[in-house]
Amino acid sequence: MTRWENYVSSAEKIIGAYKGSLPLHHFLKTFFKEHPYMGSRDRRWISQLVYHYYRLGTWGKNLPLQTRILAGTFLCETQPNDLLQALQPDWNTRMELPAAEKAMILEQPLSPEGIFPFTADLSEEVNEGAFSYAFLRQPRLFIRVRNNKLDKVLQLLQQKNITYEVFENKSTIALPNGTKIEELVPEKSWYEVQDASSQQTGAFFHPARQETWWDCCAASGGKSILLKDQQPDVKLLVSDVRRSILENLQQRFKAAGIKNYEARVADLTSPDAAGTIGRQQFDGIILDAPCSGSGTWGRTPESLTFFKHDEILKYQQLQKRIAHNVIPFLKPGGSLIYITCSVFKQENEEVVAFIEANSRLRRQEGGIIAGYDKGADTMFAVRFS
Ligand SMILES: C[S@@+](CC[C@H](N)C(=O)[O-])C[C@H]1O[C@@H](n2cnc3c(N)ncnc32)[C@H](O)[C@@H]1O
Repeated sequence: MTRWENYVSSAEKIIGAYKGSLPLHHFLKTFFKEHPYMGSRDRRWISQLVYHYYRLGTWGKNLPLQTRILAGTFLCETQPNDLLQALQPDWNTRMELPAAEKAMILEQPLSPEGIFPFTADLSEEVNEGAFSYAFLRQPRLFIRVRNNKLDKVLQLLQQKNITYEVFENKSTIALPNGTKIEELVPEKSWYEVQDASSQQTGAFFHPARQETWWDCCAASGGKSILLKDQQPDVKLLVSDVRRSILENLQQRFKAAGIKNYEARVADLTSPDAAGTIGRQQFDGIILDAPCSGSGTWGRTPESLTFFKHDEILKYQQLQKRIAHNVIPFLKPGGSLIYITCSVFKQENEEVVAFIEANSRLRRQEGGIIAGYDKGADTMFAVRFS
């Protein structure tokens, strides 16, 4: 067997064994640990073959596995490469064709629902074609520059010849995926790794000085740091159901130089939430809800194959319960920012309708934050008051 045939055979083995119960990158890590004779170049090729295969979603389901693996590379790459040159040289001369034309060479027309099997569930504002076809490209890495360090960060990137794009806001920088930013910019307080769409949710916060805010599903604090950067003297409470993630938050806040905040472990589905949070009321509540994450699946394309449709409803029920339990903590006239990284209307518009039907809150601004046009995640953020 040639080296290239070996790569495809390893990819076949992995795809045959992988059942989606843990993230693909963990599965690959374990696989390579068990096959220590594979060098870093082998690992890179094999991982890429597997990822490209999952990027196709349900497209070409009836093709033989080997053909589909090669088709993944054919459709997802735009430049000729040595593997296709060895195994499918006729395709390799046509790498620059649009994906839809490449798909026709295989007699398998490309369609949004072929790649993303849940197009019927998409939020209205999502462009189903642009969103689905974006799965064929690996998303980019984004950082948010802090503390006026744009020039310093750019200087370090230029020194290492890293290609980058600075967005109009002068704080979002797009980088090639896999950039080792922590090695390039050792000063952690100069930037946060945060997806471009996640950064954009901050446009709906509008915090004023001395206000009291609660980031009620804070995880490791991405939105809280965004809030504190906008208004450092906001009084902040962070909570999450997971103690371990709040420990990560504490470390991240320390690195970011954020000191004044309170942290609590709280399960917000429990009627007891008030017992943990107390009687206080907030000017602003950020509810960055647990969700399907479907707006981020470009980074975990295996979800296109393994996500179960009935999970959407489970997330919606969880989101409604949490929203119902946190709304009483909002001061009259205060702002609730409801956020998901989902593209499903059940988790977005339907939860907005639920909040409006069950409280005095009314949607003020926001909606889908599309990421598919810039190699970013797609999110949903709405401010109620
Ligand atoms: C989308 S993540 C939040 C991301 C975070 N805001 C950020 O920007 O990094 C949702 C969080 O909700 C938390 N969560 C899930 N169920 C919860 C519950 N019942 N009560 C409180 N938090 C919950 C999860 O542990 C998870 O960390």
